[in-house]
Amino acid sequence: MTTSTAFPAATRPQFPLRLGTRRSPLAIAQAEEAKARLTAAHGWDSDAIELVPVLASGDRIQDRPLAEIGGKALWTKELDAALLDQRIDFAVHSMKDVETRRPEQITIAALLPRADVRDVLIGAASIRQIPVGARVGTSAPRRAAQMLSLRPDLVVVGFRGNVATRLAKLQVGEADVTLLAAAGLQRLGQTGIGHVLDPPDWLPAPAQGAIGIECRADDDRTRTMLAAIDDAPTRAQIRAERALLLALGGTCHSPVAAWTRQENGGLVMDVALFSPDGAIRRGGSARFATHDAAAAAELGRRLLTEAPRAISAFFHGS
Ligand SMILES: NCc1[nH]cc(CCC(=O)O)c1CC(=O)O
Repeated sequence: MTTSTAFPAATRPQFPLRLGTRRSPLAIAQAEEAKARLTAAHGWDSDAIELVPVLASGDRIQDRPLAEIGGKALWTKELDAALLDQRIDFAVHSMKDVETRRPEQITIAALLPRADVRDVLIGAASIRQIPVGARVGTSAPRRAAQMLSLRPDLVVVGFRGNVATRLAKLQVGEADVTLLAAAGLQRLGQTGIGHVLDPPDWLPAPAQGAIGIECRADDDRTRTMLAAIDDAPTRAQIRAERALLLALGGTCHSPVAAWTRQENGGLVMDVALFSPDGAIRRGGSARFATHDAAAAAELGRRLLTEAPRAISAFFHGS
């Protein structure tokens, strides 16, 4: 049986705690990582936390580009409802897929230590070595625009589905190359494939590689339990990157890239905004104190103010 001495009896959690997750293999791997960190931090047995798979609309609708489905919260809506209905106690998310504006009743209570933030190129050894005119399979506006900004000769083809589906599509020749997050591949144990693309030449998505755990804002017991595994450096980076996105009015469907790292006791952030066809790129960089997320927002607003219409039309700013 699971016992806990970390909480006074009155606030001791009710076991098993219900951890909500999407159903994709990557989501399940991330949920297992969150569960392992929580049970280790609190000295619990593995039966203290039960995974509760929830079907997200983004997973259900596979045949159309996400931007076209248009609805926001494609990855979070159903897990939010499960949280608010108390069917689960907390939910695990890829922070890259979590909208910048969240319901007031929900809080990001823990961020796991950030994994590799980089993208991986599959199908060619480097961007330069992709054959002229080749097809790039991606449905991410940031990846499409960034690739076209470097290689305007390439052709982007839509490429949705989970990691395994995309690799299978590449295998059968639906595209010549594709791009995936190194973090996702690592979590799925697929480490041997592709070539990592290093920043600043190729920039990742805001919040890429970060796993967040959310709970109800008024659930103090769960918040305390989750706070025990919160990673401060990751929180500082994600706070800055989400402040940037919020200032841009950007979403995970916007052609924006950001790379943040700790340097000399502060944060350094590189940002690039693209026109969707990649023809125009505006980059900028800022150095600021670790907790100064407002400086990241300021960088975003400055880039947007200076950007031509081909870029600014795709952001609405704040
Ligand atoms: N949009 C899907 C998605 N959301 C998070 C990841 C990877 C894991 C991460 O970035 O934390 C992926 C797959 C991918 O982009 O290759």
